[in-house]
Amino acid sequence: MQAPALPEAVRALAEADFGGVAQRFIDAGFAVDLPARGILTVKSPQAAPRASVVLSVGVHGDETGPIEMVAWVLDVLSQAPQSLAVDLMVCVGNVDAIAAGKRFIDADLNRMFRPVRGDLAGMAEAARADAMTAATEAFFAGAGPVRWHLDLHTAIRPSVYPTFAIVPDLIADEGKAALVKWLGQAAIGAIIMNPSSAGTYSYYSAEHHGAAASTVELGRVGTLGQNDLSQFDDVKAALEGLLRGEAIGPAKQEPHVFKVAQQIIKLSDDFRMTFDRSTQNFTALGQGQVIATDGDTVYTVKHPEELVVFPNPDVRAGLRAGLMVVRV
Ligand SMILES: O=C(O)CCC(=O)N[C@@H](CCC(=O)O)C(=O)O
Ligand SMILES: [Zn+2]
Repeated sequence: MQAPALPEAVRALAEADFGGVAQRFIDAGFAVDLPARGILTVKSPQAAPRASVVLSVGVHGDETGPIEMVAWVLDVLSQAPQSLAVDLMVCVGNVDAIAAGKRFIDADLNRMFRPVRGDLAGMAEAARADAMTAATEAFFAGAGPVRWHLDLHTAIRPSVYPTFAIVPDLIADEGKAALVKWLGQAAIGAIIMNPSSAGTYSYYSAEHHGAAASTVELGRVGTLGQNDLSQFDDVKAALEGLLRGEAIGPAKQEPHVFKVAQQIIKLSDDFRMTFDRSTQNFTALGQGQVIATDGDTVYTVKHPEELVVFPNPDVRAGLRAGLMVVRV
């Protein structure tokens, strides 16, 4: 049976085609640029400083729900272009992986936003990370102090909290407070404060551009055009409010707050995790329980309770195979 045709706005964004949207902002007098494939910037011609917002989707090619959501948000916004109250950069991350319906082509793009890439350096995604980094740097150069980056993803596994955010812990207090408030307005179920980079895009924006940045997980991977976006109505509304310059509203629900207790790094191909593939994100483990073994290295739970997030033994050696978090 043939798959149903994708709505035009979704097809266009998934294929990094900004044609109609860009033209509507140009017609309304905005400064529009396409600094690299899949990247659109829309800035006000006025000199008065506005907030600068980066919205990224599809950094992993099979994480399609956020592509659909942002396609609709952009479509509606571009029909009333004057309602855009921020300078905006939209980035469709791994365009080739989206077309292939895969997480990545050669290697995980969301581990390449760091200067030392080791054996990831020669991969297809390294050039893409360079292009995204250059565009992000140019976008934030000369921007005012209010800087945001929301990198929208979906999780591989089911999760106790179907929506959750990973927030770099180095964000300055004011930006962090605004971001956490926005995550509450968006009804995000949990926030993980993360003190160290795994080479992710959001951590890069926080660390190098002072952005209030976060990876935001919205449900699970799915087929483009077949995601149930109604689960994320609050996120969509909060996103629209942010782009229209509205004050951040009250929390729809207060997110549970966690912090990273330990990163589980896969050291070699001998790495074995003690969970099966049905383990949900935020499953609790007790002190002393073995998380994983890797040759002579044994990862165990150090606190009375730690919860496992993103367990994935299939990553390349040298990369993060999971996070252990504790309640704050
Ligand atoms: O479900 C999974 O195992 C992965 C989902 C995902 O892509 N998560 C991001 C989180 C990035 C961060 O830590 O800020 C990733 O692993 O790249
Ligand atoms: Zn992802």
